[in-house]
Amino acid sequence: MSNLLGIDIGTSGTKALAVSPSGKILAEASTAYPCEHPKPLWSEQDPEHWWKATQKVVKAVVKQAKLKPADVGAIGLSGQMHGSVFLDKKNQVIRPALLWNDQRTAAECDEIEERAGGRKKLIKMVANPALTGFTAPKILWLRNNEPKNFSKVTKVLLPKDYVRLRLTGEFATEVSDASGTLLLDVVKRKWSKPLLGKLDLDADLLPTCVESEEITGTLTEEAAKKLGLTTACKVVGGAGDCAAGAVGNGIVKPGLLSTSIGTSGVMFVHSDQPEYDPAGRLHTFCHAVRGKWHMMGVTLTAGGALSWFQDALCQGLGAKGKNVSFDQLVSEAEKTSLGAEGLQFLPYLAGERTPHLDANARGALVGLTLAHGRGHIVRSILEGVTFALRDSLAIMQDLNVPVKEIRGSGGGSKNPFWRQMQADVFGKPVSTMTADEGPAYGVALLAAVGAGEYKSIEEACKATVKTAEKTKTNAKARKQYDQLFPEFQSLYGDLKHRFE
Ligand SMILES: Nc1ncnc2c1ncn2[C@@H]1O[C@H](COP(=O)(O)OP(=O)(O)O)[C@@H](O)[C@H]1O
Ligand SMILES: O=C(CO)[C@@H](O)[C@H](O)COP(=O)(O)O
Repeated sequence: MSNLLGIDIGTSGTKALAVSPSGKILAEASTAYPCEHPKPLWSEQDPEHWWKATQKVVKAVVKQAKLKPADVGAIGLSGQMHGSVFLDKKNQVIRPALLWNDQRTAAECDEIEERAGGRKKLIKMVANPALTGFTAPKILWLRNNEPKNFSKVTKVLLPKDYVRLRLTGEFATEVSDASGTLLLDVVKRKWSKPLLGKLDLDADLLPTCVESEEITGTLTEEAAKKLGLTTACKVVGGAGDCAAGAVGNGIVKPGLLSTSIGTSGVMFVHSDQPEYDPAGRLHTFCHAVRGKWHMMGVTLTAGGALSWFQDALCQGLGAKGKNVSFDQLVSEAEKTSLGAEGLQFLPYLAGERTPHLDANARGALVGLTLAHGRGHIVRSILEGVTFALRDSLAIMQDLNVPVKEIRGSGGGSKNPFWRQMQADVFGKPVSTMTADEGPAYGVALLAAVGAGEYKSIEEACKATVKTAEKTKTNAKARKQYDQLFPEFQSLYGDLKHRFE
């Protein structure tokens, strides 16, 4: 019986969990790092931050849980999806990684569709349209804009897979994260040679692609020494943070939907077969469950909008010169009335994927009066973000995707007021699960399956994922939000010409 570690390389920081074979959380630790925006629409991070953070949080959880080096049998890796780590032949990072919310690649998305022979043919090859956040357009951007850097590239890795390289010395990824590169044949669960050919990209640029619970290697001597573990410790494929969070929330069968409010916001449903939104607004990706898929809608700036407000406008205004805390901001919002007295917020601060697929979309605060204070603004942010997630739910409902239960996760679901708002806006109860660090917990479960503790991911979830709390819908609030939702939906159309 071996203990497991789950590590999530998030956008705002890295989190680790130490988990017992029966799924009990023994210790947790996290550490933050910055995200750079050197130009409007750009979003970058130095991969070294992720590796340093990984070492720090792993050492912290091993110490907290009082584990001996040999007590940790396997590690699962999760991370922000789509980011591009460009490596040279000595495995050195060539330039900061372009992240999932970077919007510089509109021209390359057009180039991909053209080279693929049109959007329909592209979707046939990789199940998704070209979106600015995905990895393939980032590779083309480097080739078009930084040819000197591009000439040095020998491998392109996703964020968690760069950490895997530092842990194991292996170049590997797995199907859920690989789906978000736009280079995976999502139906066949292997790299799309036809698309790589059309884009004139060498298949050797990409790592080996496995299923999520497969073992990709063991710790190198150097990594084992740095982390205080042994070289027998296995590292499994893991999953992109969305699929990992879904596993952590037990979203491994039809009818279950998870809503996650982290920096981004995600509505995620399991599917037994690859299912498509003909308009391409939802992504169709491989699930971390072998032979299964999922659809998801993504709001690029969800919790990120509240975080932006806190950083940009509440800096140093809290106790002892700190920023005002999220809890304080939300408690001010709670004192205002539903609808924020006519104040509306569009959360498209970094462009938007679902439903608009528009890198030019922008944030907006509409309807300000002298009567509005900070609480109203925060309330309009929370309502705008929750409506943006309802847009994804509405598409799923239009496509007749069964939604029997909604499970909430991410930083935004920690707050009871925001959870209640979700239950009211979605018109369905929202449950939270016992492990509140979704993605890290999900990949710890994948590690448990890889280490042989459970026969399948479904079995691991059944044994370990339990409901902590269920927030019921308030009928009166639901009715009021139902009336406001069409107004939110029309706001983007009203302002679109200004964004362009
Ligand atoms: N106590 C809280 N109340 C309301 N929102 C919160 C709270 N704590 C965190 N959040 C929201 O959650 C976001 C961070 O979520 P998290 O899942 O940790 O992010 P990520 O995985 O993207 O790094 C913050 O940007 C904030 O909007
Ligand atoms: O782009 C996506 C999914 O397609 C994002 O969900 C990223 O994977 C980042 O996640 P967080 O840091 O917000 O958890």
